[in-house]
Amino acid sequence: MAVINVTSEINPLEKVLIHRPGRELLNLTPDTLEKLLFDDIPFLKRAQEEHDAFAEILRDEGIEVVYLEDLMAETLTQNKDLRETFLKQFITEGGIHSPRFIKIIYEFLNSIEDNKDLVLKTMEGININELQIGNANSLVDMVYRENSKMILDPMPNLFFTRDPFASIGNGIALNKMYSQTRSRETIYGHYIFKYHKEFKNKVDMLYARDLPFHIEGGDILNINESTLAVGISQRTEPNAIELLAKNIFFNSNSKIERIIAFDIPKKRAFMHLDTVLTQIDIDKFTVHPIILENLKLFELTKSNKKNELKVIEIENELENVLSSSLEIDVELIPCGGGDEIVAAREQWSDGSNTLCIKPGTIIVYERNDVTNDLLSEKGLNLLVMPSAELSRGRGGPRCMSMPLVRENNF
Ligand SMILES: NC(=[NH2+])NCCC[C@H](N)C(=O)O
Repeated sequence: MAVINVTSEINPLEKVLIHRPGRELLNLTPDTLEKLLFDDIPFLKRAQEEHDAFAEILRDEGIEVVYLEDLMAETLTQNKDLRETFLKQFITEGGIHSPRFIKIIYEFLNSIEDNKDLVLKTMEGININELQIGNANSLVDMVYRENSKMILDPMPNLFFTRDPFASIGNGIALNKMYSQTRSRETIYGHYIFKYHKEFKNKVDMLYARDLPFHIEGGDILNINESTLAVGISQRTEPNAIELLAKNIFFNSNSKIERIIAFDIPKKRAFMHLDTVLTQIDIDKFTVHPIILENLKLFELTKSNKKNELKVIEIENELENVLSSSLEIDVELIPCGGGDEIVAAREQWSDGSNTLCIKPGTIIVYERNDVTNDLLSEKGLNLLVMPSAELSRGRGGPRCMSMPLVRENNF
């Protein structure tokens, strides 16, 4: 089987990419929460325990779990010459432009011998007080001296591995992120998919991190071999969907023939399509009822003209569109059972962001008990994980996982 193989949201999951939240969470402060896209500071020890419980559930189901930090460390070990390029790219993209500081930070990071420790340190961020900046008489030195300040920001959103890259069929979209604060996350994907022995020359790259328009993996849902759904959201621009469509249709071996674009409200609570809609069984989806009110759907296919797209607005209800794509009568199960307050509360903590690991079996956050009871009543098999701390980052089990391989036939 291909190294990347994901043609649905529900086929049995075989291999998944995750990241264990690390010391990057310790560098969140009240003043930086908004910029770093968090709503509170999680208690790291508990967040790690919760995340370990998540990984355990996956392993108990026979799924191979790989960690972003391990893949990146292996990439550096396999390709010794990449260390310098990676570090320099990482430092300059982190906003450091003074040659003296580039050198100081480069030497600081490069002195970390073990590749995994090095990768974890890049994720954690660097406080100015960890560096030996000497006594040079420059303004920068005088201002920075003795202060505690992050000279390279942490990347606390890395445990949402769904967003920086997305599997589509046998390919990967390496995304251009919406926010500056998440843009360096895709550097790891660039090196892993290009240079790691397991992936090198084996993956169709369907989007690139240096394209001008932003798109994130939380908006990308594989409906089946031939249909892809993509959200137009706070995080994903229509221009990016057109570029992705052109790459898929005209520059790749992808079997996707049709992309359905979902125009959802542009706000933080619904930042990605997967915060309001996820497939959980061959004929069932969870949905946040509020999006059904003004949802606009568009279809992108190849036009008759060479290298051009045909775009039309779909004049039909979501339920019918999904039913005809999947060739089965689809049921939409409302988050919170339809009560407005419960729906808003449980959606905020990712009640509709479940990870389906085989048809009808889903991983859910424990705290969303109204939605969970409803899903159980509907016959779903729930694997429940603790969620007090992880949910403070506004992502659920789907956001915390990037499937690499799902079975084709089962
Ligand atoms: N696929 C998702 N829904 N991811 C959620 C990401 C949450 C993260 N704090 C952000 O704002 O970017």
